[in-house]
Amino acid sequence: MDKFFKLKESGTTVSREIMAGLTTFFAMSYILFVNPSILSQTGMKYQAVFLATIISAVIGTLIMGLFANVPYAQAPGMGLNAFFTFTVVFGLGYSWQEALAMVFICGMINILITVTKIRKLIIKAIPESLQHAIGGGIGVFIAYVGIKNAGLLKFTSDPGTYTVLGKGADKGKATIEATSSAVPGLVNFTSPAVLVAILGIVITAVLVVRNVKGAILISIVSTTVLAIIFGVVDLGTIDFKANSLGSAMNDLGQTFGAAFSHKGMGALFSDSEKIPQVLMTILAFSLSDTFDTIGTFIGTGRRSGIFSEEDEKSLENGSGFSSKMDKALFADATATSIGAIFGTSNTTTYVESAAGIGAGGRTGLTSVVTAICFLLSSVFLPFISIVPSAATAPVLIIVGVMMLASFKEIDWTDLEVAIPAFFASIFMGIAYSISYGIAAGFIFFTVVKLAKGKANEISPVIWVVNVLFIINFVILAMM
Ligand SMILES: Nc1nc2[nH]cnc2c(=O)[nH]1
Repeated sequence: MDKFFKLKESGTTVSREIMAGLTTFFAMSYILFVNPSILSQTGMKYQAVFLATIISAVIGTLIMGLFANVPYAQAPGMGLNAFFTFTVVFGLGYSWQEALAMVFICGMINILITVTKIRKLIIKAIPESLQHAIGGGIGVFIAYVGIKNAGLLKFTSDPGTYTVLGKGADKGKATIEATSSAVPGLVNFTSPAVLVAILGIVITAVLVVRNVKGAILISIVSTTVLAIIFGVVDLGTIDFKANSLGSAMNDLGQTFGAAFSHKGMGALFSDSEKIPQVLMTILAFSLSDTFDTIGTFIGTGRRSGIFSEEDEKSLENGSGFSSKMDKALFADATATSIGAIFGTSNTTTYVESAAGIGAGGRTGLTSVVTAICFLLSSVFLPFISIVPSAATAPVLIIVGVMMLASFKEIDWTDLEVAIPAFFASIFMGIAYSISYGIAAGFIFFTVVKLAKGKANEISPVIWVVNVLFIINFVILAMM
């Protein structure tokens, strides 16, 4: 084991890796419930998406651990599952089978741009200050996810400034998209779940400040115990029958391979008038997926030393899979198409992996542990559902804070640096999108360089990415 995962060389131990793997799993286990509830609104069966989510997470995370030997976990991403449901299916009117076919193609494009080194080229073209900004920005993003999951925020929307998306408005179950006048605010601390989350933040902060070994996992477990004591989690409602594996397997027949059916790939390219829009939608999927992954690796890998300087050099100069980053990018690229075959939107490297990395995870053994947990969750789902978001949200907030350290590398007094850095970091969190944060960072990098008469500092790759993102924004606005 030590030899295979290079534990000693990476300065870690089996027990630390196991703790880290469990931590990452608990930090991202919410996706097991949230992904099916979002995608099933399109007509896909809940249990089918549930199994597809587990299968794609297990396969993607195992490839990451066994092939790339890095402590990252994969699962269907939260940004693109919403894009799949609310934009592609509800907004543009594609069937979920067609949307799955687009996700499959996006996965193949991911593999293509990875093996042809285009993704490496993009990473190399990102200026250093923007790389640090993206790193800190991922911290803002993950802390914001934590703050939202902890229930600390409410959003108030004025009458008439929202759109009802999806079905179930009559049952009060529709998704509401509020426009810019939705104002965020702090909730009143009346809900027991919020109070437990706040206690969880205090526990996590105390444990990490005191350098307690296993702080993050201890925090999740102790906050879960508090949640049970405060009645946030009701052990009496654990339903062992409702989540049986047998019925889920049956339902998987609905989504497995649907991307290639006549309702999927067949329908997608049957109408030649629709093809430009289909291609643009695939581009939107691909841009988001690619930059999300790049941001996650840069943001979490640099500071923790998972991708060392040597590794980066070999990424720049080596060929084939000579560096860890090469292998990790490939592992990420393969998972999306696999997920689409089983029935889920884009599978991506999770920013929550930072929680396990924060707990000391340094090698692929962490990922293997996370993958095993995902596998077991198909049987033990009722037990996993005991851990409430009030117990995992504090971890995301504190890990986000840890990641802000990258900001110290940025010269915030120099506006030429600070303006693009702001968009690639703070704006990334506020817009709740890693890839659009990076897009805005690139665009404003170009604006300030042009304004300073330094067009020669803008690489051709940045120009191409700018143009693709602008086309993407314009087309999405017109759709
Ligand atoms: N990187 C990343 N992490 C996530 N965690 C939850 N959703 C996402 C996502 O879309 N991207």
